[in-house]
Amino acid sequence: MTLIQLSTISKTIRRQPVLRDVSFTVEQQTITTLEGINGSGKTLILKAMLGLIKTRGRVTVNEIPLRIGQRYPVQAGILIEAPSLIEEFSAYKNLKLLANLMPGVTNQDIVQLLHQFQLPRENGAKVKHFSLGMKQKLGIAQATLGQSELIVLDEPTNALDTESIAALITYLQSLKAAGSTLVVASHDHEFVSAISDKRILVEAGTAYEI
Ligand SMILES: Nc1ncnc2c1ncn2[C@@H]1O[C@H](COP(=O)(O)OP(=O)(O)OP(=O)(O)O)[C@@H](O)[C@H]1O
Repeated sequence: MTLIQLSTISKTIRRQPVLRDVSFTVEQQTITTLEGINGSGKTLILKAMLGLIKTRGRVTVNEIPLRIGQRYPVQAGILIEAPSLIEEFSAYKNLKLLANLMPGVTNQDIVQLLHQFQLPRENGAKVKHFSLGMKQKLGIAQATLGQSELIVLDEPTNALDTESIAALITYLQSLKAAGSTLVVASHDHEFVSAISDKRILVEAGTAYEI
């Protein structure tokens, strides 16, 4: 079953075409990847898919046409660009803040996520003392907290070491097995090969399935 359909999505910024007739579908309970070099248009496609930017063309989610400013049709966990973290809080407190907005997410869920990403436990260090990789892991943890129906990750392997990338691959596959649909943008070819059910190559604003 199709969760998201993009049909002929185009966008021009300052007279430069940045997206050109992008069309593809995201099927439920699969991992779709967007692969491409810096500046190819991956992030803009993710934003278009989430109704965060205005484009020409049409996006539907569960067959509902997306309109900017309206409630997104499904619950989505998102990491796009830098994670939004409160530097003065611990990893636990950052996740707790988000959990307070999500019905059904327990303290145990937070503790499990901290364990999954090998982040400091409840009374651990403040985020301002974290390494870049630790901040990235906390950003991914925020996006996967509550195992949303849709999980969108932009360059999740940024700043992660090889071991952490291997753990992330297993974790993303377990989220899919538990029912989530994932869309992941990355320029990391090996990572993309390991997780993809559907691969979309993004080149200068165009997208091809490979
Ligand atoms: N607000 C903006 N103003 C001007 N140009 C923009 C803006 N946002 C994106 N672009 C341009 O659109 C193109 C695609 O950008 P996008 O961020 O989608 O690339 P990307 O594939 O995600 O790159 P990266 O791997 O570096 O994150 C780039 O050429 C970028 O310069």
